[in-house]
Amino acid sequence: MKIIQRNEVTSLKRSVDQGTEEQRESVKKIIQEVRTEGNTAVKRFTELFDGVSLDQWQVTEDEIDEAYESVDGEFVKILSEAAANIRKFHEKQQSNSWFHTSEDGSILGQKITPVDAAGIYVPGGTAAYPSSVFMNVIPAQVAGVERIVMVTPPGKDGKVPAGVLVSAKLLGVTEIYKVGGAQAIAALAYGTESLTAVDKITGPGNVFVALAKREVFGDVDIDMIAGPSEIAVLADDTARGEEVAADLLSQAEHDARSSSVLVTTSEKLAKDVQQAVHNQMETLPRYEIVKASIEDYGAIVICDNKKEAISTINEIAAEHLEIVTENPFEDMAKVKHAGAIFLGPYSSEPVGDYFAGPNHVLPTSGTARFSSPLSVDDFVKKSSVISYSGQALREHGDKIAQFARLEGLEAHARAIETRKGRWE
Ligand SMILES: NC(=O)c1ccc[n+]([C@@H]2O[C@H](COP(=O)([O-])OP(=O)(O)OC[C@H]3O[C@@H](n4cnc5c(N)ncnc54)[C@H](O)[C@@H]3O)[C@@H](O)[C@H]2O)c1
Ligand SMILES: N[C@H](CO)Cc1c[nH]c[nH+]1
Ligand SMILES: [Zn+2]
Repeated sequence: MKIIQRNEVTSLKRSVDQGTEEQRESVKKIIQEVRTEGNTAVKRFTELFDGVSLDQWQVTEDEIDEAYESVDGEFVKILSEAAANIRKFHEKQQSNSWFHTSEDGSILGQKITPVDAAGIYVPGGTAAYPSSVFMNVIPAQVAGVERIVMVTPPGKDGKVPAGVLVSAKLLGVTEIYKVGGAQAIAALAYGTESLTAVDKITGPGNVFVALAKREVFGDVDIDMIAGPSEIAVLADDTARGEEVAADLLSQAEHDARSSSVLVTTSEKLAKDVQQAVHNQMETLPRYEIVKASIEDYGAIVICDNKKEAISTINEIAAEHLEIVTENPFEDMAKVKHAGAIFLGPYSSEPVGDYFAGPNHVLPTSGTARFSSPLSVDDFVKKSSVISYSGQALREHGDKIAQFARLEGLEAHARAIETRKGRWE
């Protein structure tokens, strides 16, 4: 893991992945073909990209039950406890419709309504993500979404990993399709003979999933374009090198393009972490991914003082930020940009990935500068409510008509004035 200077940090910054020209063209073609051919195209692309031929791509009740029977009872208990924590956290995010009555009897307000149908993408590929089922489905349920559809790529055996199906069963999700990549996003956005289109698509995925979400945005809503996982650790002499290294590696193992950065004022910690990262990664099962990630996107930044370190952290605007310093809360107050902030020596990043409660679908690639974690808000929309009283129109009608004429919109003015008889 390379040690770099403060002025080299710019080289670590990444913009949202736009894919290659070839990938963008391929995604457009997949979407177009799923739109026009429906199930036939879904089947063809699943054969091509996932190497499996499926006649029935909706998961059956028997498959869900079989998955449930196959997993250890202890695992189900852990999943249930994690789900309860995640639900409790997201329930705190609920917002209510509100209405305000003025003295003239007018009522103004905001009505909150869940989307009718949400499509949840659960990544497959190189790992199984039961935790992503929870992180996407639970906020949708808390928001009150009536129809929740899950899509996830099939494995080479044509099956969905048992943990993913068990998580879905624990939450009561029954509409699940074995389809991944851009074809899954197209099916959710435009529907096929067997899958009715949804209104909102959420969930992380690889570059094909990300490009497809960008492409269908506007016809449906999406949550965000989530890039490869990232972690930044702000640490001082009070941190233990072994622990910081382990946390950096936890995100490096997601993807060869994941990034892991330590920002510190301590040269000793920098050297300890550098050594520990190299020792620990040798024994990791996903060694090849971790090695590529650490070599290409891993770095230790040594800063002269705390102020410089925090400004570096703000510049990186990481998906996950750990603060392992003498006064983590004090330092957090100065942090402006981070998707999720983990404070103190016991808040190791995986605590948030699986169990604590906050969402693990977070802004990446510096987008924490302007966006937020996936939440209940993503599954609701707001309608403005206006109930004007006669008294209010009497008082303000002329001003509204004048405003309309100022814009040259006579029909607007007359719509107001046609009620003049009522207010005179
Ligand atoms: N941010 C988060 O919360 C979070 C959580 C879990 C995973 N992730 C990320 O999600 C990503 C998962 O990626 P993945 O690839 O393992 O699984 P994935 O499910 O995103 O992608 C697999 C699909 O990609 C499609 N595909 C593969 N090669 C293709 C090609 N050449 N052309 C067109 N389509 C192709 C296939 O149809 C396959 O079904 C990782 O980057 C991981 O870090 C993020
Ligand atoms: N760290 C990932 C988000 O960047 C989420 C995840 C799922 N499973 C394990 N980790
Ligand atoms: Zn993770």
